[in-house]
Amino acid sequence: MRCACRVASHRAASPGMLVLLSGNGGPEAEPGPGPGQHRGKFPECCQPTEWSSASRNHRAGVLPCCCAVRNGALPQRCVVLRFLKFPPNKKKTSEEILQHLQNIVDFGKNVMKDFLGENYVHCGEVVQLPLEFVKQLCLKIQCERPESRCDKDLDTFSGYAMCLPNLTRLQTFHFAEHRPILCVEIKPKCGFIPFSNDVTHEMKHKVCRYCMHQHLKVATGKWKKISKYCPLDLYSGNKQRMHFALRSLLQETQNNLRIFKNGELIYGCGDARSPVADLKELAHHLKPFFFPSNGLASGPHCTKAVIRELVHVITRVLLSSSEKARAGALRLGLQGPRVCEASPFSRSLHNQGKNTSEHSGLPKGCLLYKTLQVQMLDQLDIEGLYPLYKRVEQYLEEFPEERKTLQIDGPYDEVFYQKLLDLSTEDDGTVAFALTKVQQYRVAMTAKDCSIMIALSPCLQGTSSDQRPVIPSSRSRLAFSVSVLDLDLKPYESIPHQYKLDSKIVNYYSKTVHAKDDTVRSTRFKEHEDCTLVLHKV
Ligand SMILES: O=P(O)(O)O[C@@H]1[C@@H](OP(=O)(O)O)[C@H](OP(=O)(O)O)[C@H](O)[C@H](OP(=O)(O)O)[C@H]1OP(=O)(O)O
Ligand SMILES: Nc1ncnc2c1ncn2[C@@H]1O[C@H](COP(=O)(O)OP(=O)(O)OP(=O)(O)O)[C@@H](O)[C@H]1O
Repeated sequence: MRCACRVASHRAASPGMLVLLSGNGGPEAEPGPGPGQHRGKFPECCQPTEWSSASRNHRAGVLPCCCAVRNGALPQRCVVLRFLKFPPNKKKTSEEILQHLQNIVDFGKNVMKDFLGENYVHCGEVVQLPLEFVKQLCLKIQCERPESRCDKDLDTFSGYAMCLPNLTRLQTFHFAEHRPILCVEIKPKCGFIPFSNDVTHEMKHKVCRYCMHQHLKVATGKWKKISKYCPLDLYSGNKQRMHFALRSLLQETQNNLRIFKNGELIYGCGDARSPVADLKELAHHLKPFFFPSNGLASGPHCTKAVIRELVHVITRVLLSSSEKARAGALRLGLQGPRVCEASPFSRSLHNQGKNTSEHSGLPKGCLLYKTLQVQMLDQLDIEGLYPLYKRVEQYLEEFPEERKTLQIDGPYDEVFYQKLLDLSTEDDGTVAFALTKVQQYRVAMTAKDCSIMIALSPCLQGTSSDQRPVIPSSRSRLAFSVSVLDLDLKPYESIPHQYKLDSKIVNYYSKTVHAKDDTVRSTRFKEHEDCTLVLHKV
């Protein structure tokens, strides 16, 4: 339990977001005036009473609402509101909140759009809401917020929020559609093993952070079971490994997989730990999308076939590149091992004496490739980064007024972006070098914690004119869109927490799991010795 408390105290130190989803439609945010101040006004017709909450369908901290407001004669448009959340003792002024939200939008526009691609990133805009509306909305949803997330209060004072498209919908089409829509949300986490020479724990060169962290998470009660999912399998580009990774996510979703149908959560964890359905129920939901007999067939074979189809479709979508997708601004070669020793898939191949390093590689235009590139901006690992963070800290202690010039809290503009492109790892002892590495690390950490939304919808018969990507499935062609969410730059202040957590994860894994493995190995060895002795005697 100790770790959970510490994580909670770290989390309490940084602001979070509270997300309100509009299910069937919502108000259009009018773009506001002025450069850098993309503020829209929320339409007055939008009444809080018209937002009906369905938070049981969402994970902790996410409170979806359905707003039935229509915007004049325009077709409905799905929007999502994100509000800042703060620990009760860390209230901010309206100006600070506006600035914070604007920074999030700017970071998306000036950094992440370039790194990940125009099509995948939806930055949204800052909107101003009537205070009465926000207060009533907050009252309405408060009782449905999961207890575990109530350490922070929703900002009801500033009236500012972020307005984003509802990414559980197809992003290739602007208005709400009436075809069924399936959306798979994946939080893939870090897809590479650190290659930095600053890494002191040998284990970190063999086992990925996600797989090691699983053991600590189960020990501290965050999750009940160790997942077989390994991010390196998903990021491998090898279809077999990707299928295994996706099947593992379906078996043990934790906070890494959620499935929505028409914007409503049908699979994955609704709150901290309880899944909303089992695989059989999921297959039932999926049949109209994937199974030819449209709900007539049943039984375990049907469940397996439908799930297999889902896994294949998601793999194809993840490997697809949008037409406009370029390779991205970063060119970081994948270094270090391509296989994590803890992945059950790799272990089983290894035990069968097969080559575990088979690696098809990801196509350069696909979102997984680009996300991995951004994650690899963490070139030094937290162990190499921490001393550089301390260098910046020391400088700031001496010259606190320099915090602004160093752009620690923004603005995340072109200058900030350009500095991120300096990939040299030659430390010249300057604060400038340390700062670049610190900022790159924060961006990398953001990419390690973001989620991918894949929306799928059956194409209408004979609608080949649709200007959108499609993927064939057993039942019909599926139009799809891929987006990234939760691209808020990780705070500078979280670096000491990262440093401590890293060592805690590795130490726990080394002491418990690896020690157990050693015991198993040495028992096997002893058995082998015993056997030899017996043979000797004979
Ligand atoms: O450190 P990690 O890898 O556990 O990631 C945290 C996530 O836990 P996870 O491992 O995905 O279960 C954690 O996820 P949950 O909120 O526990 O679902 C948060 O995303 C956290 O970010 P922040 O501090 O809220 O900005 C994440 O913290 P950051 O390290 O990204 O700041
Ligand atoms: N634009 C969007 N469209 C649809 N769903 C969204 C959107 N933004 C967020 N969500 C849903 O809300 C969830 C949480 O959003 P997000 O990760 O941005 O919040 P957070 O800042 O991490 O909040 P928390 O403090 O709860 O961790 C996502 O996992 C996703 O299911």
